[in-house]
Parts: sequence; C-alpha cells; structure tokens
Amino acid sequence: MTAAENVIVVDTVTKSYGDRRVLADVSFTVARGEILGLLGPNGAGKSTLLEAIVGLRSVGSGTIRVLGVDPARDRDAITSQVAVQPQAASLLETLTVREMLRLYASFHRAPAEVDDVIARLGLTEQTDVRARDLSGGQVRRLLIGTALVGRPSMVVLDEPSAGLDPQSKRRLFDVIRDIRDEGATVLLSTHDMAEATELCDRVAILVAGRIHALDRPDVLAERHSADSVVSFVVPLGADLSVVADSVGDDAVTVSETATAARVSVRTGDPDALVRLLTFSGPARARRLSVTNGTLEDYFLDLVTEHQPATAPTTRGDGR
Ligand SMILES: Nc1ncnc2c1ncn2[C@@H]1O[C@H](COP(=O)(O)OP(=O)(O)OP(=O)(O)O)[C@@H](O)[C@H]1O
Repeated sequence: MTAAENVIVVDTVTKSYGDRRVLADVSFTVARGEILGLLGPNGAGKSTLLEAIVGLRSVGSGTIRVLGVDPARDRDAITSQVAVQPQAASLLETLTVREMLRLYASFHRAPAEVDDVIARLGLTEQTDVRARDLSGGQVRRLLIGTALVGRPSMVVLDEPSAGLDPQSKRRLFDVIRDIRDEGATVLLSTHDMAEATELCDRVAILVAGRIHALDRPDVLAERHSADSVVSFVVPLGADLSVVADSVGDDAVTVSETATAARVSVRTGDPDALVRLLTFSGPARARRLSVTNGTLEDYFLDLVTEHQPATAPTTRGDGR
C-alpha cells in the first residue's frame, strides 16, 4: 500500500487533559476503501481519538492527516468530504424522513439520490413519517442516512449499531460495506465484538490511550493464547474418567440438566480430544463442537494486561 492511498494518517499522537494522559503515542493509518474498527473499554480514549481525527479536538503532540490535510486547521476540506454520524439532537423532529435527507442533501454539491438512501436504510415505509414519530432504531438509521447522503470520501461512526435489532443491524452492515465498496473509508468505534469481527477489515484495540493491537479481526482472534474449548453432551452419569485422565480434572466442566450433561473441556490439542471422544471416550457423546479463541478473548487479554487498576476519573473541562 502506498502512502497516497492512506486516507487517515495518525502519527505518534499524544493528548492529555490536565495531567491526565488519554492518548499516548497513537500511530496508525487507514487506507482508502477500508473499514477500521476502534475497540476499547470505556474511557480508553476512542471518542477523543475520533474527535481529533475529524478536527474537533486538538492534540498535544504528533500529527494527524485526513485526506492529506490537518483536520484541525483545514475544517472546510474536512466538512465537505468527511461525514460524521450526527447526534439525535440534530434531527428536526417535525421533518419527515425524506424532508430531512433532502435538507442534508442540499448541503452537498453531488449528493446521493435521497429515495435510494432511504431504500438502502430500509426506511421506505417511513419515507413520509416525521422524525419525532420514528422508533429509536429508525432514528439511528436516519442519522446514518444524513451522513451518507453527501457521498462522503470518509465516514466516522460512533457505535453505529448500538440499540438496533438484529435485522436492522444486518441492513446497516450492508450499507456500511456498500460505502466501503464504493471507495469511501470508514472509521467506526464499537463495543460489539461480533460487529467488529463481521464488518471491519481491521480492528485497532485501544486500552488506556494506547493502541495495543491492530490487525484483521481473525488474525487477532488467533493471537489469543488460551486453549480451545471442546463441548459435547453425554447421558447423565456417563463415565468421563478417560477425558479427565487425558486433560486433567481442572480442564473439565460439567453442567447437568434434568436429562443430560453438557461437558466443556479446555485443551491445547482439540484434535487429539476429538479423536479420543470418537474412538474411546464416554459412550454416546453427541453434539460435539470446537470453539477457538475469539476476538473478544483477545480483547479481554489485552484489557486485563494493560488497563490500570484505578477507575477512570469523570470528565473535566479540558476540551
Ligand atoms: N473534556 C474532557 N476533559 C477531561 N477529561 C476528559 C474529557 N473528555 C474525555 N475525558 C477523559 O478522557 C478519557 C477518555 O475518554 P473518551 O470519551 O475518549 O473514552 P471512550 O473510549 O470514548 O469511552 P466510552 O467507551 O466510555 O465512550 C476518559 O477518562 C474521560 O473521562
């Protein structure tokens, strides 16, 4: 990838509020046509970083370039090309969905077709419904529509799918993928590991103001060092000694229902355990499944390792 393709370049950025450091040596790039997800526990610095990237916050040291310009200095270039998902408060509640999107479209030189955006968001039935009469999930989709209607080169979304039902989430993922496929760059923050795994091309994990990992979600999931979990169901009272002898008592967890026992076994060699179960394990083991490390496992590893023990302080006025 050449530097020219990098839409976002963040280089050794540091930011403090008073003597409290909230971003420390943060560096990364995001390419054109890429979806980058920012993951981090509460207070990790995600919003501060997103706001700095769209020029709404200054940084202490380091540089940020978005589409080749300094976002804090060249606000016009940023506002015309970067869409930020607005807050609900910015909706005019007496306007209908179509009126609202037409209004946002009027701010741009070459906006998308409003009815097309409405259809992509799955809001066709609500086209003539006023904003104040929409459900929470519909409002959220409309807000994202206001960001998309200007056909931006880059989109910044803060927890875009929070509060959406599974079907709306799926539709939103499709919309976000579409904008990526059309060549836009998407930067989003999320607390939802499934969303990050499914949607993001790469994920940055921010803990206590530092990026501790940045890679494809499947690569990060594999970095989780813990064992796989092999699960199966056996009849109540089944003899599990051959399993316990092979992996040790501590690795075996049994939860019993009225009719059967679900057994979970942690192991570094799931293949060997599956062979054991197939050829010489407890009789009638069924519903066998193997789960490997997930992005969430690795995320929790990093948080445990790097999160300071003290709780974050409340916000001051250090903007
Ligand atoms: N204006 C401010 N003045 C002082 N401290 C601030 C200010 N804004 C944020 N902070 C502090 O900076 C740290 C990072 O906050 P930020 O909102 O960027 O985290 P976040 O990762 O977005 O958290 P969340 O997931 O809870 O939204 C927090 O400890 C927060 O209290």
